[in-house]
Amino acid sequence: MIQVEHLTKCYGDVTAVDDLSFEIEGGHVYGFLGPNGAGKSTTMNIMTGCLSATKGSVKIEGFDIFEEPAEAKRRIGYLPEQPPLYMNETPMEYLRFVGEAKGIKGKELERQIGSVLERTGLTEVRNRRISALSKGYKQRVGIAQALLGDPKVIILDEPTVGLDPLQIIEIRDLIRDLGREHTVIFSSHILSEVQTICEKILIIAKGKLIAFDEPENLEKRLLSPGEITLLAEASGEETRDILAGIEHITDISIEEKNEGRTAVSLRSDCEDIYEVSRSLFSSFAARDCVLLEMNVRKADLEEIFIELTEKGEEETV
Ligand SMILES: Nc1ncnc2c1ncn2[C@@H]1O[C@H](COP(=O)(O)OP(=O)(O)OP(=O)(O)O)[C@@H](O)[C@H]1O
Repeated sequence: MIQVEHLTKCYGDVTAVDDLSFEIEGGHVYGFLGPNGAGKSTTMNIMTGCLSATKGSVKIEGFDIFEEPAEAKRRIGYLPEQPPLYMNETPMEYLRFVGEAKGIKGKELERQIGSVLERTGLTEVRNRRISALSKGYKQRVGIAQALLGDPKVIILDEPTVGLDPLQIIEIRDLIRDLGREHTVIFSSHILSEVQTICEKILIIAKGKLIAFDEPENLEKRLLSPGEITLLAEASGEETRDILAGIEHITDISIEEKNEGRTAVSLRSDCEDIYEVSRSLFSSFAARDCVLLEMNVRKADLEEIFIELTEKGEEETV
């Protein structure tokens, strides 16, 4: 549905987007994640035809955004980071203006306006001035205009920035709803946000794509090597002896404690970290040594994000 190939954008000496390539299939919600300044807005502005590229191409359903902009743009609804809302207008007036600019006319325009007002929960406030609406409702107006023309792809740049927690939940629910009928790509620098809504996550840092996967797979990436810490009722020597018989463990650190206890911290490169914890339990039990504590630490997505983006940044230095 969307093909981005070798996309590069330089602002003078700054390479904001650096040889970025990825492909997006239809019918999912994609999260576009990256720290501040990673190049998210630049990429989105290019994908939506609002900005030129230094190199590379973007195709929307086969239409090149630079060579056939009208066809490509017809298939995209875009909410930029700062949507150009006309504060003195009502949502109704504003949507009519945007709809006409998109070439929708007459009864069809009225039908579509009614439909997008309904879908974005704006029907009741449709005749109020936009300036009098809350930030969350203003954002809905921005999303409503993106929906006009019924584009297959909806691109939203940081749609929850500046909203209060309740408004954030409402906008996330709306994004999830939109994902049923459209392909939605939305950017964020908040990992938990994309984690809860997206089927797939693209992570960029310093303009480079550093990960593109399902949230669960990204999590799995850092499950190995996993880390296990334990406290056993066993001497240091006994502990060493027991650990020597267990496979897939590395980086063992052993510390003898009071009362004949030993603390261990180890890592494992085993794909299933629980296989190792099972062996530990049974091996200590077989030697009549009680395991007082055992903690299996798996990385969460937050850590993956930090690790990947830091690594990505190091690599580009
Ligand atoms: N018009 C511009 N002129 C010069 N440099 C720019 C311009 N726009 C963006 N940049 C630079 O390009 C890089 C990428 O910026 P971009 O806004 O695309 O990142 P972002 O991931 O959207 O960040 P944020 O989350 O802070 O909006 C940054 O280093 C930024 O300073």
